[in-house]
Amino acid sequence: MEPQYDMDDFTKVIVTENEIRRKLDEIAAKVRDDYEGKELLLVGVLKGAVMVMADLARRLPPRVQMDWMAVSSYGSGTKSSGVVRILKDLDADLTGRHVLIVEDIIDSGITLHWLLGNLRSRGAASVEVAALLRKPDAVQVDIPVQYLGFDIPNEFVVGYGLDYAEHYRTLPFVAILKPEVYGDN
Ligand SMILES: O=P(O)(O)OC[C@H]1O[C@H](OP(=O)(O)OP(=O)(O)O)[C@H](O)[C@@H]1O
Ligand code: HPA
Ligand SMILES: [Mg+2]
Repeated sequence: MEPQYDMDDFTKVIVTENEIRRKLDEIAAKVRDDYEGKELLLVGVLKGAVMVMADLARRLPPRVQMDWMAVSSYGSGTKSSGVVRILKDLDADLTGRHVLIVEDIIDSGITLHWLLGNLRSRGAASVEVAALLRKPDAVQVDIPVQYLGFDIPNEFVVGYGLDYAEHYRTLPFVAILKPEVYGDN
């Protein structure tokens, strides 16, 4: 199939499709080990985590369960508003469950900090975090990340679930968008 994107839209590819695939193999092996004999509930954070959730979950035994939460702090811009809102809550009751939050990116850390507090108050047996990307130079709140993919530079990135104004989520890689594509939002 022909690529459906134009490489001219990006200044740089930060993480390639192959690097993502290999990293998810590694992370999944650790998760399988760590949760052997336990029932695991993956909690994906909509919408950015859809790709990493789908690809990580398929590397785990089929008894793993998936649930979804939608929270938003970015709206359509490139900066966190600092205010986290629940747009869709979980269906599952977390009491006694082993929960692994699956995220695409830790930027300021505000979303995950809030989410960890929220989910930990629901009586889960354990709550851990798997995140594909982290921006160490942007983090305002430190997040305990059990499974981390890549530390990346403090630039606005798109692809593999990450959007700019809902676009570019479908790219198979993570890239820096050219500033002229989004202006100075
Ligand atoms: O560490 P932070 O600064 O809080 O940023 C990380 C969060 O921001 C993005 O979500 P967004 O609110 O853009 O919603 P989306 O997943 O639907 O794009 C991303 O998917 C993370 O959930
Ligand atoms: O760099 C980013 N790109 C897209 N969405 C995001 N949400 C937090 N950080 C980012
Ligand atoms: Mg977003």
